[in-house]
Amino acid sequence: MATDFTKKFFEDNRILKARVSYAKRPSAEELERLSQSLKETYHATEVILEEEQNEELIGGYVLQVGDRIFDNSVKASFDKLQEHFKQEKGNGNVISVLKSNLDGLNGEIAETEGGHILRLHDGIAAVDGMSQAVYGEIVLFENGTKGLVQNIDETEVLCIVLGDEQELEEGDRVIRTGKRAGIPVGKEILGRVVDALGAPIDGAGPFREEDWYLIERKAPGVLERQPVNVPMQTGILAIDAMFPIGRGQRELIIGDRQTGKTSIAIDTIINQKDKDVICVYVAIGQKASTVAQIVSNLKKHHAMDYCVVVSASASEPAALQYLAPYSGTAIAEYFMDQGKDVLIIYDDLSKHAVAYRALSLLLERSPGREAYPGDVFYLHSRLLERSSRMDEAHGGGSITALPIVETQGGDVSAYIPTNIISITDGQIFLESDLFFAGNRPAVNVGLSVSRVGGAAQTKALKKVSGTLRIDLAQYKEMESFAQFSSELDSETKEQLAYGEQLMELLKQPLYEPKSMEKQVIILGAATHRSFLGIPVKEVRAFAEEFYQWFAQNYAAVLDEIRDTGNLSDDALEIIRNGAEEYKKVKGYGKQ
Ligand SMILES: Nc1ncnc2c1ncn2[C@@H]1O[C@H](COP(=O)(O)OP(=O)(O)OP(=O)(O)O)[C@@H](O)[C@H]1O
Repeated sequence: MATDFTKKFFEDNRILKARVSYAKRPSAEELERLSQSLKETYHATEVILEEEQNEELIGGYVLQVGDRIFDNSVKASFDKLQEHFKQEKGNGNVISVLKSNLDGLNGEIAETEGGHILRLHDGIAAVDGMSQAVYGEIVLFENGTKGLVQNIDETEVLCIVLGDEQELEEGDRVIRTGKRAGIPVGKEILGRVVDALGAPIDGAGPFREEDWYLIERKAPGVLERQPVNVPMQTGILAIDAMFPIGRGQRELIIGDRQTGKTSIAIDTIINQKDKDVICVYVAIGQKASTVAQIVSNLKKHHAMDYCVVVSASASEPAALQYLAPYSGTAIAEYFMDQGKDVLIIYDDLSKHAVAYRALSLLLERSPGREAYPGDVFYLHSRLLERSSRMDEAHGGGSITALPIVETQGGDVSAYIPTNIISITDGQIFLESDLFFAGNRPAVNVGLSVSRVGGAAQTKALKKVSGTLRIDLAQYKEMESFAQFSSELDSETKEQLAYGEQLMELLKQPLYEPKSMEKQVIILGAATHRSFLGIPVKEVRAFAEEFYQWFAQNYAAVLDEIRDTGNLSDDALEIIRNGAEEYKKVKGYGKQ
């Protein structure tokens, strides 16, 4: 029965006018079938179909009667779309490229909305015909290159080209995939070097993909987390003793260029050997040769077995440098979801911010302070918020983040450093002056802090390092004061000698991480001033020999510290007496 609504579209003699729009003309039979069904639905004697070409309706058609649109045929199956490409391009290659790319996209195509490249410049493609596209969605260009949706305007969408822009042309077809950007993951990714999209770049062939992880994921909520109270030891005495880091913490490593930032991160990775911690090192905007050097060092210290390196080097497009830390975090999340503890290094986030700034300017977003876009804080907060320690109900895994930030002239109050300082749970500030004075690692004790790691420090280490920061602060103060005076009383002299020794003991060469029990033995003796009387230059070698001697003679104390993480008063007494005894053995008298 014809309704009132449809009646007005009839001519007097019950002729129905309808319109059919399509990109490719449906077959004559299909059109006949349509007319027939309309005739029956509207009790018409005749149906006149007006035909209209519309390029946006790839693979489907729209039927319109008056204001009424029957558009369910628009969502054509992907097979139809492939057919369309095939006919237009005249070969099947496009199909196979698309297929191989879509296989990796893990899931069905929800929409097949598509359009064309309107403009192409500096790795950005402006695309039309994608009114439903969402931020962060992957689009496919007809040669198989992927793109990432970034800006959505009324008439066009701006996408980052995740591949070689030279291979694309204006006018090329683009389709939506309905999928967010993700990377392949699997156990075999361990020991590999991959690019920001998860493709291996170490020449060792593909790895077996077991899962697909979105590179952007919402950070776990408070209720899914548990407190940070398990230590993540760096093996660096100055850090573990004074600025302990816990699993699930975010501790910033900050300093000028060439102050040993990367070295601290690499030493921490090397120290995770046999500790059942997976490490992910994300290199952003570094020279490819530097990354190769780091990988070779990790290999040399057998650390690559439990490490993944994600690299977006300086020569790669800004888009990939922008994505690399998120990809690295996705890899970390894959292992965390299996209940593992993961350490992730972002080296470094200053270069990440610069890459994002370049990208944002190309995307025509308005620049703000220092020409960074307004959402540069969100860029890093949404990244670092994903580091957490999950509770047992959620697997009990953790991600500990060590982001690195480079300062200019030691200025920690610049825009990006202050942003990241406010996001992280503390910072290790490395100072050029200390570095060049030979105090390496060049940790500035006054400006460094660890806000949550205290709860994670082992009781034994806490017991012996409690006064260390204050002792060093007093020494620093006294040192500057002592410069003006030649006559010093014996107490002041002792205080200065003690401080000098502490500074010396905190020096640590590269790739020589100290175990927790070793740190406890050395500090246990040092903070009791047991090493006084030993010339400053010799104190480090003496401490090393003393530890070896102590380990041989008092193995039970060492075992107790290692196994329980505790240090009894008796054990501390044994350490201190041991130091005095060993001093006598070596012929140093008490001062
Ligand atoms: N504890 C240390 N003992 C001796 N040398 C060190 C120590 N730490 C770092 N170095 C040396 O200092 C140099 C700079 O270190 P590194 O590359 O880690 O610094 P960075 O701050 O990361 O540099 P960049 O600004 O280039 O990223 C390296 O040659 C490294 O070997």
